[in-house]
Amino acid sequence: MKRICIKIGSNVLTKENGSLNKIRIKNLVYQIFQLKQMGIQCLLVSSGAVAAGKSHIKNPLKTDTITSRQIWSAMGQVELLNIYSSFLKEFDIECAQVLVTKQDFRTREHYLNMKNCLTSLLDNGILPIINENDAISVTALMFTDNDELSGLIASMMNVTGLYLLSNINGIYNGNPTDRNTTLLQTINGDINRLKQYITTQKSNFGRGGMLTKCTIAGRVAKLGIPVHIANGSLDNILLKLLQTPEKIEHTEFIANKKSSPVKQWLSGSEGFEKAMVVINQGAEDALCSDNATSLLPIGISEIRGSFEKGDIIKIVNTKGKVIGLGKTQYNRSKADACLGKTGAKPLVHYDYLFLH
Ligand SMILES: Nc1ncnc2c1ncn2[C@@H]1O[C@H](COP(=O)(O)OP(=O)(O)O)[C@@H](O)[C@H]1O
Ligand SMILES: N[C@@H](CCC(=O)OP(=O)(O)O)C(=O)O
Repeated sequence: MKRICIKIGSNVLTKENGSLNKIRIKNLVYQIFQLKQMGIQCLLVSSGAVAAGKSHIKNPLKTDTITSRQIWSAMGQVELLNIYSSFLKEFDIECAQVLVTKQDFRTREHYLNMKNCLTSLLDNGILPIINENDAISVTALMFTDNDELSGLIASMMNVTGLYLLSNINGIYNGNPTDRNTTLLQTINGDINRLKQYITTQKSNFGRGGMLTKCTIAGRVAKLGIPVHIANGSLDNILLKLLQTPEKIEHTEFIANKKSSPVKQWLSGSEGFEKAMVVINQGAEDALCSDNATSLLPIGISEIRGSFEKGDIIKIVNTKGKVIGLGKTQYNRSKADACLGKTGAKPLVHYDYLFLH
């Protein structure tokens, strides 16, 4: 069965003044109904709560910016879900609200609980509508934006495709407002070259911008899930993307071979690492080669921070570049004892290693 994750940006769902665009939402709901008829399971990651709340109460009293955002999201989320729910009912589709924070992806146990909830909703034919719990998620451990959240959901739920709907057709090879720029139709592999094209310009209510979209799309495609960035304000865009993608102007990130569930979980663990290990050039070459290589103590030149067996560590090279994340097979004191020695058990086994 096909299962897809659809992420819809604030600007697709709102009018200029931030109020929710009911006509657009109705069309998106109609498309989800059609996809369901085609036997495609959908998970929806929807932005729009903050913009919707803000359109009702511009300047909340006695508040700073963080508190204002809390008020807007808490209010706007109710309206957002009411609108989705009433349109979905017209097609006999039940929906459920799932609000998450980045912390929910921290431990594997919690991660599996979340996965179980979403799987059970899908099994019962219920559409999960997911958003960040902006009302309580205000500190450093927020998602960069809902693109990051949708990438984590896509890999957790093992979807066959991730669809990022924004207010633009895809990624352009320059400033999209310049006449001479053209749309990049496919991205295969290295996303670093894309950075030169992307400006910091964002849509009206957008949070992360195109750069995070790109980083997330590249990471998800690397895990084996194709990612499509397309214009959600075009009628029936999802249906067209699923039926005749080659005829639709959009950007596709071509997927690599599928990664294991553990590697998929690790890919979303950035920020949760307990410690950092610096590896030498030989280890970097070995890890980044096409061979499946584990991280051996002989290749580690320095350990920063303490960790226990099973903790996540960040792996960096001598220049500080992040090479990947891994789950350790033993604790810091054992690692110290093996540092620089040959024949020791790998600190991170290849199966528990996610490389950038
Ligand atoms: N090279 C580029 N190609 C396409 N869009 C770009 C590029 N550089 C910057 N952008 C901006 O990224 C915006 C989309 O990102 P964002 O505002 O985060 O959307 P969303 O709200 O859908 O998540 C576009 O509206 C565009 O202004
Ligand atoms: N969680 C926020 C959306 C944050 C966000 O990532 O917005 P966007 O860049 O428009 O997808 C909300 O519901 O307003």
